[in-house]
This record gives sequence, C-alpha cells and structure tokens, in this order.
Amino acid sequence: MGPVKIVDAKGAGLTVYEWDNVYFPNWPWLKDAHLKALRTMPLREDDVFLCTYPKSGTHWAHEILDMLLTGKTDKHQLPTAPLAGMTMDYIEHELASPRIFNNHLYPKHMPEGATDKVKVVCVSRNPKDIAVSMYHFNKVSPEMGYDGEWSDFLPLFLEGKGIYNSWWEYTLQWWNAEKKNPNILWLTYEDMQEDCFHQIKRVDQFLDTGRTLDFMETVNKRCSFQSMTKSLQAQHTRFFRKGEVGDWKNWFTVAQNEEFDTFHQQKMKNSDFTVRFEL
Ligand SMILES: Nc1ncnc2c1ncn2[C@@H]1O[C@H](COP(=O)(O)OS(=O)(=O)O)[C@@H](OP(=O)(O)O)[C@H]1O
Repeated sequence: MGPVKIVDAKGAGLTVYEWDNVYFPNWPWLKDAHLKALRTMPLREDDVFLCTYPKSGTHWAHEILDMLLTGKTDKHQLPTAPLAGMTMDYIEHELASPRIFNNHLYPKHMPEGATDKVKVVCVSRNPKDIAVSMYHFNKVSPEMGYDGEWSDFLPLFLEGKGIYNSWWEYTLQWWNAEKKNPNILWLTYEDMQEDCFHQIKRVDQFLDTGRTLDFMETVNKRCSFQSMTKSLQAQHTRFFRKGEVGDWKNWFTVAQNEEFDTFHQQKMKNSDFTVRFEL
C-alpha cells in the first residue's frame, strides 16, 4: 500500500504507512516487499524475538536481552531498527548471532514458525501510559509529523489510528494466539519498574544465559533510565522521555479517564488477559 494521512478532530494530521491493514511508521525506506519477505525469513535457532506494542519499554528490554545474551555490559547497545525497518541483507549478513529482533508485528506478520522455533519475549504496559508516551513520540518524530493536542490525540489512540493500530487489537491477538506457548516470556513495564533485578533473573532463566547474580546486578544498574539516557546518541533521544509508571495521571482529565476505563473494560470483557498492570 502506501502512506496514509490520519486526521484528528481539529484537522491535525498524522502520517503512517499502511500495509495489509496495519499502519507502520512512514519510513521512506519501508517496502511492501520487505514486510512480505519477513514471513519467510530464515531463522536461526538462537534468534530471540522481542515483541511489543510500541512504547511498552522495547528499548529497555532490548538492552537487558542484549547484555544477558552477549555477557557484555560495557556499552549500551540500542537497537538499530525494528525488524520491519531493517533490510534483509542486514538481517542475514550483518547481524551477529544471537540476533535480537525487536518488532511490533502482529502475529500474522511474524516470520513463519518463529513462535514455535525460537524464544520470544513480549512486554506489555498500561495503555494509558502508552497513549501519553505515543502522543509525545508522534509530536517529535518527523515521519509522523503530528502537531495536534492531547485531547484530540486520545480518541485516535482509542480507535487504533496510529502506528500498529489498536493496543487492544495487538495485545489480544498476541495473547489469544500465544498465551500457552512455553517459548514466550511475558513481561510488563510495571513489573520491570517495581523490581527490575527480579525480571532480569526471569529473562536469564528463560534464555538459559546462566549469568551470575553479580553480572545481573550490573545489568540492572546499566539498564536504569538514568544510565541509559546518560550515554544516548542524538538519534535515540526521542525513545526516552520520562521513564515512569503513571505519568498518564498528569495528562488524563477525570472524564477522559472514565471514558478510557469504560472502553478498556468493553474491549477486554471476554478476555482472560492476565498480564499485570493497574489501570
Ligand atoms: N531504562 C528505562 N527505564 C524506564 N523506562 C524506559 C527505559 N528506557 C526507555 N523507557 C521508556 O520506554 C518508553 C519507550 O518505549 P519503547 O522503547 O517501547 O519505544 S518504541 O516503541 O521502541 O519506540 C518511553 O516511555 P515514556 O517516558 O513514558 O514516554 C521511555 O522513556
């Protein structure tokens, strides 16, 4: 397909790229052929997929996975691009194993067999905090180019009119398809904030990386928001904003919060989604 302009109630626009009924970021280098080719991408048995709805803590989790898998904590290895934004040549010839593929793909767009053959880490986050994080991201990202107001952005978020469509659609598709899959580790941003060391130990066990407690303590320190933001390169600054749980309280009005809760309950009413966060 191609670029699509989404317009809010006051006429402010947000540009996305539509392919197979999903909105991707409108990167000039994004190609339908690449998205299609991802389905048949050759896998290696030590590949790890990091699957998240955007703004769920992808960069944070990527750092943890990278340090545990490589055994190195000396420098921050921020991801170069999500899977959709890489070239097949880079994927196959330049990425050293074990490869970590952070991505926001729907299950139907994932490389075939990935969730059966290799390990997958999913991270969820309270959608209220995601909405706020996404609002700011859309405003500072040139490919999105949104200059609207929070009150006009929130309805777009609820309707799934933005990159990777609806949080509810994405979350329920993953949960319904994969909740019983032992190859998947489910994490939440909130649990990582509460006790990141514990979550690092879970990831170590899941990936069978066998790191020492001392090593994992270093990972914990190196992955803190303060540590990661201290050594940021300019191109990454937009991925790090506040790094907090509950910033939504500074943005939602009482009425917006009530509307959101009603919407959320309606969307989740038939679901047994149990990954923890408090709305
Ligand atoms: N180390 C660490 N600790 C706590 N929080 C962190 C950390 N690193 C990134 N962040 C926050 O995660 C939000 C960005 O999410 P993603 O990395 O998933 O963004 S993206 O989808 O890859 O664009 C974004 O959240 P907000 O601050 O709420 O906007 C980042 O600030």
